[in-house]
Amino acid sequence: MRIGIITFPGSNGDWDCYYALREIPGFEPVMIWHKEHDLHGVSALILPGGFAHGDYLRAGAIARFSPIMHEVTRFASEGRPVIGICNGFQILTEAHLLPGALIRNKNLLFRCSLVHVRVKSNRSPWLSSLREGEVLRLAIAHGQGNYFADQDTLNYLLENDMIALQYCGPNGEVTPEFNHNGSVMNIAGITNEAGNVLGLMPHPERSADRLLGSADGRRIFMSLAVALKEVLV
Ligand SMILES: NC(=O)CC[C@H](N)C(=O)O
Repeated sequence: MRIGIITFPGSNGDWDCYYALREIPGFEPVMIWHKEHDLHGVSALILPGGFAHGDYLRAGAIARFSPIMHEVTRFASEGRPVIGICNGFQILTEAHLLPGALIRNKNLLFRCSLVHVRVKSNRSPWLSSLREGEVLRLAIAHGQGNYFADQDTLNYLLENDMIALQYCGPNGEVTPEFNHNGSVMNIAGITNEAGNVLGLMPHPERSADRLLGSADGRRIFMSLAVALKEVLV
């Protein structure tokens, strides 16, 4: 099964995704340049992390106009799985495929560490093998990961079970102490209303091997593998 990884000018997580996906049984990663219009028959799409166009104007603000975004939008509207990791999440919000915005971290520091996140909703195919309430340990590395949504948007997220992941402590405590960037409600990841599009600031591909300090990220890619097989049989 082909999984597409889109490279923008300034992506730096694309090859990390490639190596993580190669370890998932049945997955064949396919690199796609942002100027292409062909998705090469992939079953799912990854918008990886990095600094597309140097984060100029705002992270993701230029990348949302890349030619491939026409195809990403169509693919997402067909209900097919799309994940935006870190800069990919920023691009998906700028493209309005996900609500809200990612602004400068509250303390203005670039945050780079292993953190805990709690699964609040597992509705997405990317999280469907995880239990709600489960705690994962994943890497973060960002300066603009402060998720902001106004009260109406927050209500919309809550009413439709679109909050996927929240920063938490090792025992799943969702408290201000473990909010690494100032995100509303400790939000680390959200889905669209249908659940097929997931955006998250942590990097599953950089936490997909015990040598990296955690293999929990691999479970996100394995969830997708299981979900896609269920669709195919
Ligand atoms: N690793 C990433 O994708 C994060 C970079 C991102 N553009 C930022 O907020 O700093």
